[in-house]
Amino acid sequence: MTAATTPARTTDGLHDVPLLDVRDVEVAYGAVTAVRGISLRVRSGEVVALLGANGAGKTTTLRMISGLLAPVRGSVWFDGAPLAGGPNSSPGPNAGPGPNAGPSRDPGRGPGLHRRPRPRPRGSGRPSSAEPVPGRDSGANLPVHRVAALGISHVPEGRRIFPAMSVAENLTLGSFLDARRSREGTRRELERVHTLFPRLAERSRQPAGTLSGGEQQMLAIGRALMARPRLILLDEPSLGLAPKLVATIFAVIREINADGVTVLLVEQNAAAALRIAHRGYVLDTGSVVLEGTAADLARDPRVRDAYLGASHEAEQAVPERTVPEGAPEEEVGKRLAAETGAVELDVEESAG
Ligand SMILES: Nc1ncnc2c1ncn2[C@@H]1O[C@H](COP(=O)(O)OP(=O)(O)OP(=O)(O)O)[C@@H](O)[C@H]1O
Repeated sequence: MTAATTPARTTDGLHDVPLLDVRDVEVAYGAVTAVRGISLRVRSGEVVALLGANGAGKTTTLRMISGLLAPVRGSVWFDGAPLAGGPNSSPGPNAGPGPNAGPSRDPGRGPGLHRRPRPRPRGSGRPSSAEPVPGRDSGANLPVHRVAALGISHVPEGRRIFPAMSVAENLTLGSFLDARRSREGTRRELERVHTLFPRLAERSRQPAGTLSGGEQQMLAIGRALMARPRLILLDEPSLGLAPKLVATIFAVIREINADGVTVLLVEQNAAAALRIAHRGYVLDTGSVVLEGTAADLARDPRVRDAYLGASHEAEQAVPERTVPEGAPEEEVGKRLAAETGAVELDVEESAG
């Protein structure tokens, strides 16, 4: 039947069924609880931004989705199948649609921003047996390679390329998980990555460790794309890059998404992330505190104050124009120099 094979589409053209469904997940490192019962959904075709201050739990969330960490409780579903979930994680009757339920009516919970209530503190009713369990050792937890084989590629913070191997070898490694891939398929994927990142084609034989920071980020993203993922998890792709390169990386993310890859993006650069995202979640000390469309989040004063601070302040710091329209150029220069404290240089004098 067509209804079963063609997922419903929303008015924004995106599929209405979550590709990734994270339900009430808690993750801990030993005694440190890093993620406290978060739920989030990513629909096929979306770019979803995960924002939050340092230590909010963004990286932990990505590591849990890709199979590097096991949740203590809650579950993760990908395209309707379980990826992870502790022994007590099966969704209860009130926990939303099951994995085989029809198209959800409510993946992003409608328009507008939604404030999330704080979760119960640890120990308030949870069984004491749910102690931190690092590693995927319980329930339906799939190991990293099986998660990757299902179509989830993770580009970790810090890139993690193989420095002694060439750029080409690093890229080819990315396609190893796809056992059915033909040589021709790998070649096509490589061409696609080279089109996105011409610099990688130029540096093909160079050891990856000799690439610049920006080029290494391109390589990390390119390697993830070689696996032909359906969902790509990007952790701080703009970290440490010069503004021009940041723009390049974000333009490429947009292009990857336009090519049909769904994106879950962790970013400190909230302004840039919200420009390319459809929706976003804001994490604070391990909990989702705010969610909504990227446009609503970018307008929200709480987001502006906490995460768009620099650009917001910069906007406000721009001095009002005090030089009348049509004033002679030297007048403009003098006024600006006086306002900003800049020293005016006479070009001819200084050159001599
Ligand atoms: N390996 C670890 N062992 C113990 N605690 C950890 C470990 N990794 C992270 N944490 C803690 O878990 C919490 C969440 O960390 P996480 O790296 O997920 O945050 P984040 O939002 O990605 O922050 P950042 O933007 O700084 O990377 C922090 O309090 C951190 O100190």
